[in-house]
Amino acid sequence: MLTLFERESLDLEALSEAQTAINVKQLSLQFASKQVLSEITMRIPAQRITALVGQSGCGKSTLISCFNRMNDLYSHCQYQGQVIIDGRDINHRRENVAQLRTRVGMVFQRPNPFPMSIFDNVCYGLRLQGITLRRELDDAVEQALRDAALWKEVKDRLFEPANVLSGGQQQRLVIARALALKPDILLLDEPTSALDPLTTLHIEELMAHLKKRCTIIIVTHNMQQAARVSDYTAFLHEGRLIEYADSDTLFTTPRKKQTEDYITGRYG
Ligand SMILES: Nc1ncnc2c1ncn2[C@@H]1O[C@H](COP(=O)(O)OP(=O)(O)OP(=O)(O)O)[C@@H](O)[C@H]1O
Repeated sequence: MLTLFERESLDLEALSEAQTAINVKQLSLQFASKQVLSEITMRIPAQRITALVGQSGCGKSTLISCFNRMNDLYSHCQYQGQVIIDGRDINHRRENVAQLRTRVGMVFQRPNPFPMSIFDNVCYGLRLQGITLRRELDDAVEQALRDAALWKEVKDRLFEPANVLSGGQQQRLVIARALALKPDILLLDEPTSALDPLTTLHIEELMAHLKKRCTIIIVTHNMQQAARVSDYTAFLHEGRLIEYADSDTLFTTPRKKQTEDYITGRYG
């Protein structure tokens, strides 16, 4: 277990471009007249796990949704500032948002398999990309299910409906669906909050393996989980980034009183 979650700390203030997966600059966001994010500036390291923590309603889900422009779905949403991925500001009006979302995958709190077979769920995005060769799809489905640590459990029933799977299996299926597109970045919005402790551990171990290949950003209310699995943690309060540091430091010697109060459960 210890080696699985082993950490190698980078200096967040001095990350090079190559070490940075997402460079957030002065990002602010409003839903209609409600200010939800205010001037967030942070560099999210590549191939690491970064946790976002903070009280309910502080803007965690809204912030990760800025990383694949999911907030565009709301016409009353407006944002300012930059989110730079691969050297480009994804907020630029000419950004190809469909392509962006294949590079930046997202998994939500409640597993949301599509009403179709396990196989069709995993290759859904690939088919949208125009991949139709059966052999290619077979290989990609097997690989994604192996990567999501689900292959052994489902290999003999790939054509059964996805909703026969347990909650934890469905969540790994949804992760497999995202992984089939080989994303560079995976956004996980409270991925284990609906799961039992053993299944949660399964998903946490999976994250530790996946970070060798992609950058992971996880929203969680579970401080033990953030401390256990993430390399870096950002604490938000009322849409502002209060403290951002490597997780060992943030959870043992936070610099701000507000952070300390939150992580020790004095509020929130
Ligand atoms: N589509 C929307 N339209 C209007 N307001 C929204 C929308 N989405 C979120 N909000 C508001 O933005 C604020 C931040 O919400 P967000 O879901 O990002 O918080 P959160 O920190 O993820 O909360 P939780 O931990 O409860 O999931 C809240 O006040 C919420 O009501």
